[in-house]
Amino acid sequence: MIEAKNLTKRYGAKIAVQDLSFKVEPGRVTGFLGPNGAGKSTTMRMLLGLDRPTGGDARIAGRHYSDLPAPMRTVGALLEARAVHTGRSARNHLLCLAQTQGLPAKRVDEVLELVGLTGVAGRRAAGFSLGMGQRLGIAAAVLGDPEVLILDEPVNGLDPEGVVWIRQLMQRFAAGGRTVFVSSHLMNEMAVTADHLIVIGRGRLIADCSTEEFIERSTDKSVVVRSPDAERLTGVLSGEGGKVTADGDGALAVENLEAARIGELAAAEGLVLHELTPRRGSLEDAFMELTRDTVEYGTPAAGQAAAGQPAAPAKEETR
Ligand SMILES: Nc1ncnc2c1ncn2[C@@H]1O[C@H](COP(=O)(O)OP(=O)(O)OP(=O)(O)O)[C@@H](O)[C@H]1O
Repeated sequence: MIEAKNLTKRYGAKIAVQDLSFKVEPGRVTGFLGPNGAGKSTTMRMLLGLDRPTGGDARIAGRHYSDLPAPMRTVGALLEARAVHTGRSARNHLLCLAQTQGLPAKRVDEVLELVGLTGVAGRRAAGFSLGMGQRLGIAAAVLGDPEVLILDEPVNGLDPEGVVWIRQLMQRFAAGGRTVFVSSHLMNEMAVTADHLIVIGRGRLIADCSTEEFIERSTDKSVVVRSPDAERLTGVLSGEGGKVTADGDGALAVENLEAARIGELAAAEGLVLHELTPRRGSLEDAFMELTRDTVEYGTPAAGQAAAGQPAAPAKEETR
């Protein structure tokens, strides 16, 4: 439904997007990830005909955005958190948009209800909080009941209830066979929202795979084991090919053996286990690992964290 082919964008000497090719398939939520300045917004803007590619091609539903007969019915978009600078009420703002596309006024009331703004529909949109503005932006995006949703940082400014709401909205859209392409810096949120990921760094493709595979590929898997007889257990597990290291506080971290196998081996030897916990890396770990060399605007602390050393927890970007 969305296709980028050798997409390239230069701003003078700066190459924002370089020879980028990917497809975003319907029926799943596809996350679009990359460090600051990686080229995500530029790519989305080119898909939506707001920036002209220097080279390559960007298509939605097989056409360039400008060739879509009824753009709002095909693709809904929310680009970057931005207040709506209008003296109009939320309802009138949406009514104007609806009129330009020949959509019925009834649809405006439906989307106001959907985004939870019915109660403030008569208030001036310019006075809305960031979160309310985001909801209004999402209302505009879904106004035409589009087949494709393109959302740039949609959870910015939303409170926890709003974050869950937008997640469920995207997942409902995808489950109905539509295409959802969403950028975010909130890794925990992406990990539970996106089925598939497209990851870029310095304008180039780094990964195009399922979220599962992305994490598996770039993080170590281990099992935390506790036993009152850790020494004997270490011998047994090492003998079966496990790589056993002390994990602090008397626990063992075991690599190369699945939790079930560890349990079976312990049982066969009559060894008591107090804990058997599979542990795998997070999407954030995988992202840091894979994009480490492409971070343009990094800090020393973030660099250390990426290299697996302790650092102050990085603040997740909310622009
Ligand atoms: N209009 C412009 N003129 C010059 N350079 C630009 C322009 N727009 C973007 N860039 C540059 O292109 C690169 C990609 O920017 P872009 O905003 O697409 O990245 P991003 O991945 O969306 O970043 P972020 O995560 O910070 O939003 C950056 O280095 C940026 O400074």
